[in-house]
Amino acid sequence: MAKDPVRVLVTGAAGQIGYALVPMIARGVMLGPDQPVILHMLDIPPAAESLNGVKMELVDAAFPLLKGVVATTDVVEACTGVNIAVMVGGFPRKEGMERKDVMSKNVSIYKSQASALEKHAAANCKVLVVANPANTNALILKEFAPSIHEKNISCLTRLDHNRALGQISERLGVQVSDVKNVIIWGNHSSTQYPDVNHATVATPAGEKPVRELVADDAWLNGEFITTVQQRGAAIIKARKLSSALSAASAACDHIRDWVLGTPQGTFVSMGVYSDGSYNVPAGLIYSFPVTCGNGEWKIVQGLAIDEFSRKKLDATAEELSEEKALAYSCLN
Ligand SMILES: NC(=O)C1=CN([C@@H]2O[C@H](COP(=O)(O)OP(=O)(O)OC[C@H]3O[C@@H](n4cnc5c(N)ncnc54)[C@H](O)[C@@H]3O)[C@@H](O)[C@H]2O)C=CC1
Ligand SMILES: O=C([O-])CC(=O)C(=O)O
Repeated sequence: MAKDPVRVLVTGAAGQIGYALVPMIARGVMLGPDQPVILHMLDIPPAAESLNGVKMELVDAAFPLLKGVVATTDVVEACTGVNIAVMVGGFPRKEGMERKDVMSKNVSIYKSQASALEKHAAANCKVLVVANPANTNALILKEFAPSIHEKNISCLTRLDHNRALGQISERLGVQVSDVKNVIIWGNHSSTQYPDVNHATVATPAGEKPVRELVADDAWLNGEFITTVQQRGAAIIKARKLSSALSAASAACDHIRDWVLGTPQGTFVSMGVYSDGSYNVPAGLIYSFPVTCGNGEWKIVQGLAIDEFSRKKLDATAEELSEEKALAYSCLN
């Protein structure tokens, strides 16, 4: 029997990530090739005409899985009945700006959209915040939507995770699909800590640690980390626009693994509400290694953290605490 359609909200759908993301969702990349979807697309009035153009293209693409499209500038209409909310709408970083610069523009958006989701989304709606500052926007959304369970609010660090996999695969000349279990700890910002200490590569001789195969700790503890941390800025420099197709693809990976589960023995990175695991302060949205099953994520426990890593976990937590304080000061 055909499955009932799932309603997926994309905010900022007329923007560049939105334009890359909605066809992926309509093709089944996010929820699977047998899962019909109804797309809810929200943008602001100045983008209404462009949003309508995206809707026209979705009709023209004749996607078999796409059972309906709601394109609106009304946040209540957009949020009504949605099962999944991908929050891309916001003010993006421009060349030369730090993510902090875009904070005040975005926290007020996330405060008001939190209330709309809380009142109108389907029960158990899963929320993914993509818009920067992603962790702190997600935290604001959580604080102003107290009836949405904290387990259902997350932010995107899967792009950073995928970037780390990509760097390792390029360096070793192996397929990216053979590399797994990198970790992004902390903030989706330049303080994030891309950690390869638990990462492995599938080789004909079995799984081998990335550190052993790379055999260059100076690179792994130096250039590799800064390349992943700075990749967003490098893309902005090259394209004069921030990452879009890779961000859209990562958003699909994030939701797909959350809903359908991670493969046995594989973990991924998600920005989630800290419960104090790994001595990360509770009450921050922080990127952790997680496994997913039955529609729920779980932080991977018991990984050894060496002294080098500890400092990096703490530094990015510190930045998130500062961002949290700054966000609250913007709300006043
Ligand atoms: N977490 C991550 O890995 C990544 C996050 N980003 C962030 O994603 C966000 C979107 O990036 P782009 O699509 O490139 O930006 P964009 O500027 O092309 O699109 C943003 C869209 O949001 C809309 N918008 C603005 N305020 C809104 C509101 N209150 N409600 C609904 N829609 C609203 C705009 O009209 C625009 O159409 C930015 O904040 C960017 O920094 C970008 C790449 C990766
Ligand atoms: O760097 C930015 O502002 C866009 C972004 O989040 C990324 O590409 O990781």
